[in-house]
Amino acid sequence: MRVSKSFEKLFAQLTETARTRPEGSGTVKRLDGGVHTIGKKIVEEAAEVWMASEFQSREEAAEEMSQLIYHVQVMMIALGLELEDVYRYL
Ligand SMILES: N=c1c2ncn([C@@H]3O[C@H](COP(=O)(O)OP(=O)(O)OP(=O)(O)O)[C@@H](O)[C@H]3O)c2ncn1[C@@H]1O[C@H](COP(=O)(O)O)[C@@H](O)[C@H]1O
Repeated sequence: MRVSKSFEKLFAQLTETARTRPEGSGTVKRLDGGVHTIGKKIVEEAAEVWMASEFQSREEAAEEMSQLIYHVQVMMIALGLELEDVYRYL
């Protein structure tokens, strides 16, 4: 079971993963796929958030939202963005 984590903790973990490139990491694979591929995944997950929110359970919507957050963070790392670069617009 996954340990529960915050947006900041996940970002720190993914940043470290990108730096150390551990064997078998899905994140490393996604980063190597590049911005175009990561972008398509973001669009796919965003659609799944919409569908789950409108037609499925709140639980399933929450899970899709977590996946969208993950793929947005992968894109942030691919672009070299820090948390502050995004937070300044919130
Ligand atoms: N939070 C996530 C996370 N959310 C979503 N995903 C990925 O996004 C996929 C969900 O998308 P789909 O439902 O479309 O699944 P899929 O059809 O298998 O997707 P594709 O592989 O075909 O793109 C999952 O299978 C994961 O590959 C995540 N992958 C990793 N993490 C966390 O990121 C950290 C580092 O992970 P690794 O790089 O794999 O070690 C760990 O803490 C993980 O818990």
